[in-house]
Amino acid sequence: MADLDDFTAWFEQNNGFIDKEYMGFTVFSPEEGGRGAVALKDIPEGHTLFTIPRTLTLSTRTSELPHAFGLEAWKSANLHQGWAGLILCMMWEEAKGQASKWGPYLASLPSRFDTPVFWSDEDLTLLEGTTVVGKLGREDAERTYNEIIVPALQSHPELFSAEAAEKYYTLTQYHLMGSRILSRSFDVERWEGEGDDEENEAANTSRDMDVDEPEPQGEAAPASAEDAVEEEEEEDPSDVAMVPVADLLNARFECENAKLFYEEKVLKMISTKPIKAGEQIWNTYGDLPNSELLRRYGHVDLLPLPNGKKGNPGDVVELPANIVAAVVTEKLGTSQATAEERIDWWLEEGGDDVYVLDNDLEIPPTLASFAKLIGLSPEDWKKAKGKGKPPKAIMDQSMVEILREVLRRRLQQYPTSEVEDEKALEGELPLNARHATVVRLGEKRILSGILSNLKDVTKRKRDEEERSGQKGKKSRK
Ligand SMILES: C[S@@+](CC[C@H](N)C(=O)[O-])C[C@H]1O[C@@H](n2cnc3c(N)ncnc32)[C@H](O)[C@@H]1O
Repeated sequence: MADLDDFTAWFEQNNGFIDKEYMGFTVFSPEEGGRGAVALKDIPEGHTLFTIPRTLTLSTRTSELPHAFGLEAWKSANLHQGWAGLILCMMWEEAKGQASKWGPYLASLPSRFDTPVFWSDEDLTLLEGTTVVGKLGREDAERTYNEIIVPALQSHPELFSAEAAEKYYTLTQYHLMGSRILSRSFDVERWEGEGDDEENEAANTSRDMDVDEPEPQGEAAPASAEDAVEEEEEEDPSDVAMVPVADLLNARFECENAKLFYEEKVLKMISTKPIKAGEQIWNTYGDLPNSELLRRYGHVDLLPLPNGKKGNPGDVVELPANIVAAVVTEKLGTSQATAEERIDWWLEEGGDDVYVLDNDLEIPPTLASFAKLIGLSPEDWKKAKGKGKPPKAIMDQSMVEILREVLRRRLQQYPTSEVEDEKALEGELPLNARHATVVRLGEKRILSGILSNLKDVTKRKRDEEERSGQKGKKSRK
């Protein structure tokens, strides 16, 4: 790992600690994450693998740029919001080269990504039907670059020279730094009691890998994906930090065997399970679905599933409420105006406009409830409104028919079928096409799995009815 030698030497010279007796860095196959960490001997649970001084993390708190720029000016330039400030810090540090405190670290970071934000328009069509394309944020990033970064560069020529601008402060570099943050940053909260001074208030959000404060025994339960989502909403932008060495760990669905914990002065990567010599040391990225893994990290998880196929058990598919409303209005003849009035009420009451279906293959009760609401008779609609409560849905034949049509329509949003995707994956495919096909297929399997469960419900009901009909006949004899 010659390319990491300079970096790890720098890390150790700056008071970072790596337990080289127990772990080393290596290059795994691309499917296993490429560069990553490996156990050199059996590692017991609770073992500290490496320690990072907080001062070695790179954030808007630790870079000198916000001070050099002027903290008031930093805020007025809106660099304290979003990722713009951290991206500018990373560009500035990289422009300083080896004169930067983080020079060898920045030089070790990847300069190309397989994430869809860098895909051609042609490749992006392969993700049609998935929600990845709508979440890329390319235009938002471009707007932030033009409206925040460019004026900031122009306002401080003494910090950002014209020659450096062409190489280090371009839109391409902005996207690159954004992708580095998205795929490698940690959420490093201040230590309780740390000053809440002005420079601590600069920056934005990421939320990728978790940092936990050790429980008294030095262990903590891994944060769940739901925790991650909740925390994301409350995240302090200046907590977003690049954490050298910790960001060399790969992750795979439910394989986590090490996790980052924080202390007052240092962050510690600690094994959360025994790890056998030769095994990969895995962190967690929150056991995300493949759509999110691809969008944020540029890879997908493919694990053996109980049905003998391969996929990501954490996959999900998003179902927009407008498909449900369209099917109900068509099937039950509800007018457009009526449907719109009820949708507005539903949203005002805090109902969802997108339903997330997962590998449990269950219809979320709120989805059925929403379908029922759109199809209510005027009297029942009045009652529901009066009570301030959406109706409870019963899985009767009409509801099953509606839901089946909803799922069929959602499936039609993908340009290819499940069978075609499965076939395509048996052959050779370029990387982006392979990744897109895996994402599409995972989503379609959820939709078709729920569809066939609904068929079962209908069949079971019919069988039951037939059986009770026959019983009735027998008893009349
Ligand atoms: C936090 S970094 C981990 C270190 C990274 N392998 C490196 O070489 O710097 C995250 C990146 O590692 C890769 N990666 C992590 N886990 C992976 C996995 N299970 N399969 C494939 N690639 C993975 C992806 O490229 C991802 O963007």
